[in-house]
Amino acid sequence: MKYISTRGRAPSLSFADTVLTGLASDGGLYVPESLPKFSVEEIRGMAGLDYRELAFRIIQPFVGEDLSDEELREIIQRSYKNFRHSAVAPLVQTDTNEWILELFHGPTLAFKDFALQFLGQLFDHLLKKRGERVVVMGATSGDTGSAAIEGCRHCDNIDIFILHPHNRVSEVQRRQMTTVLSDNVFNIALEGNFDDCQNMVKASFADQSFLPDGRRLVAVNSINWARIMAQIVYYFYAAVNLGAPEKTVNFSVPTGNFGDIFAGYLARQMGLPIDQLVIATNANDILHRCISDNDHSPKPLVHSLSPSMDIMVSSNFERLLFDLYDRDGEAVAALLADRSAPMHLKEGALKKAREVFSSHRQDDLRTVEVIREMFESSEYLLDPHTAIGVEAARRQRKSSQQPMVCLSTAHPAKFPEAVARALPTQKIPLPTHMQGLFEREERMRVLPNDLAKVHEFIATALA
Ligand SMILES: Cc1ncc(COP(=O)(O)O)c(C=O)c1O
Ligand SMILES: N[C@@H](CCOP(=O)(O)O)C(=O)O
Repeated sequence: MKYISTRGRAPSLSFADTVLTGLASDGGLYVPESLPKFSVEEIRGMAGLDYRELAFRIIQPFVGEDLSDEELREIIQRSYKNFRHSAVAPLVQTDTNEWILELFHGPTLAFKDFALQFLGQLFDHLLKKRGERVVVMGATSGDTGSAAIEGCRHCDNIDIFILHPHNRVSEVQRRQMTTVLSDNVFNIALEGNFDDCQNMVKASFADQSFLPDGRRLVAVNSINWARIMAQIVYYFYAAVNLGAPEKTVNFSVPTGNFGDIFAGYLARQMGLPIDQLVIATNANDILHRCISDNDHSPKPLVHSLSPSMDIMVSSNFERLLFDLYDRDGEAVAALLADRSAPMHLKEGALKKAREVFSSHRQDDLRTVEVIREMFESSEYLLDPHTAIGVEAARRQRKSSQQPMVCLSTAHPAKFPEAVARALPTQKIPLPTHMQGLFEREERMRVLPNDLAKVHEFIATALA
């Protein structure tokens, strides 16, 4: 399997080289040259499979010859062994044909663990084989950071630097990152927002001269193809457990960097019967405006009760654009030449997007109400991101006959501030492995929003 850039000018790469690269050299993102497709019969054969076996079937065709089947199975086994639920991704019914897919049973309580536990194991395997030590650099609005640190901290061949927006993540999220005191883990609290962190990471990939000789950057954000690939699995898992391929299943996805919902789009392209994918956004609504009004113009980022989705420049939208523009890299490059400028999709592209995507924007006030209403009606406690997805599903669903799956992207214990606004007396204890989080020592460096200062910090830490 070969991987090509969404901007059409970078060399194509093997799976392993794609995983150990960040952005393509032309600034684009890597995607598979062609997607594996599963027949109705093959999808029928997925019913009842254990999550890990299903993961093997979905991921194997993307890997090509870079891993033997045995190596891949082992990586998958290790990736999901620390999940606290035997189903790995359990489904909970909350209404007629409405389901929550709980993606927060991994070590850091967010859906990011699905891909980042896998990526950590994959890095470890590939780097040991090559005898190479790399520098991982990532940006986080709160969840990717801790999941990446958890996935990479035991890797001998990695130093990891995570940038988060200073004072813009929840206290639990910050502590999950900053209380990991391993020698190869470095947390930077940037005086800026998530987009500043992400821009800095992308700029660093473009010019890596600040690194010591022989070291290179590797990405843990969803610009890394393997992140998206691992997330395709749970769409298949949920759908076959709800009757696919005989039944069509729909999904509502709280969206920021467009990685998670893009994995759902790919599952559909690979043969899964999905009719509707609902993009659920908070007040940072560029994706909602794009789908509903063809208005993809950046606005200043606002701080919301769902901080992990406080994102305006949505990286993976580029991968969708590549498809919507018939895989024409030059057209994508022209469209994204200036990401601070308003963008309007050509009519055919917008029409194609609307065939599958619908969208909803939700403000904090309603998010708090949804958390309260759901708890009062079903005694089910939603985190603020999932609450946006649930409301989006209810407002946008086209068919009440087809199952609608709302992806629950984080555990409510990560966002006690938001939950307290909805349910002031409700206690949400942290799972046992996180007890004592508030008493642990923290280590992080606060840095100005200045690329040179960040590079200086990284170079000194590596020296
Ligand atoms: C809890 C939570 N929900 C939803 C999202 C949005 O996911 P994506 O960026 O893949 O669209 C994120 C982070 O990105 C998140 O951390
Ligand atoms: N919400 C994310 C933002 C980074 O997104 P990614 O999927 O590209 O890593 C976070 O929690 O950090």
